[in-house]
Amino acid sequence: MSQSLAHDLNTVTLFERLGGAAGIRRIVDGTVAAHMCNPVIKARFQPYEDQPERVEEIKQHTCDFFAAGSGGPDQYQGRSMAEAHRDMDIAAEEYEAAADDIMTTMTALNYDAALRDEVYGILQSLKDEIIHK
Ligand code: HEM
Repeated sequence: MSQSLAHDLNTVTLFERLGGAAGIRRIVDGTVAAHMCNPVIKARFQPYEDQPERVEEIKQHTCDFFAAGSGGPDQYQGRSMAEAHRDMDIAAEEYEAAADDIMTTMTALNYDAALRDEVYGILQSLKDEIIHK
C-alpha cells in the first residue's frame, strides 16, 4: 500500500470527528441559542429574533463555514469573516463570549476536551478578522 493511501485511510477529518453535518448543525443551533441569552453579546443577535429566515440563512452559512474549514464536503457561500463582521465594531470581550458559548455548547453535547481545544484553536486563528482594531 502506498504511503499516501495509508495516510488517507488513517486520517479522520475534524469534520468527521465533529459528527459530520448533523454534529455541526447541533453545535450551531446550541451556540445561537446560547448567544441569545449571553448578556455580553445578546443585543447583537436579538434583532434577528423576528427574522427566522435570516437566522436560518446565517446558521446555514455558519454550518457550511465550519464544514468547509474542517475537511467536509460543503462549499462556503457566505461572506468572508472580515467582510461579515467589519461594520460591527466587535470588542475582544465579545469575541471571547462568543467562543465561550461554542465551548459550553460542545461540552453540553459531550465533545471531549481534546476536540474542544482543537476547535478553540481554530476560533483563535480567526480572531483578527472578526474583532475591531
Ligand atoms: C470565531 C468566531 C465567529 C465566527 C466563526 C463567525 C461566523 C459567522 C458567519 C459564518 C456568519 C454568516 C455570514 C454570512 O451570512 O455571510 C456570521 C454572521 C454574523 N456574526 Fe459572526 N462569527 C464569529 C464571531 C462573532 C461575534 C464575536 C459576533 C458578535 C458578538 C458575531 C456576530 C455576527 C452577526 C450579528 C452576524 C449576522 C450578520 C448579518 O446579518 O449581516 N460573530 N458570523
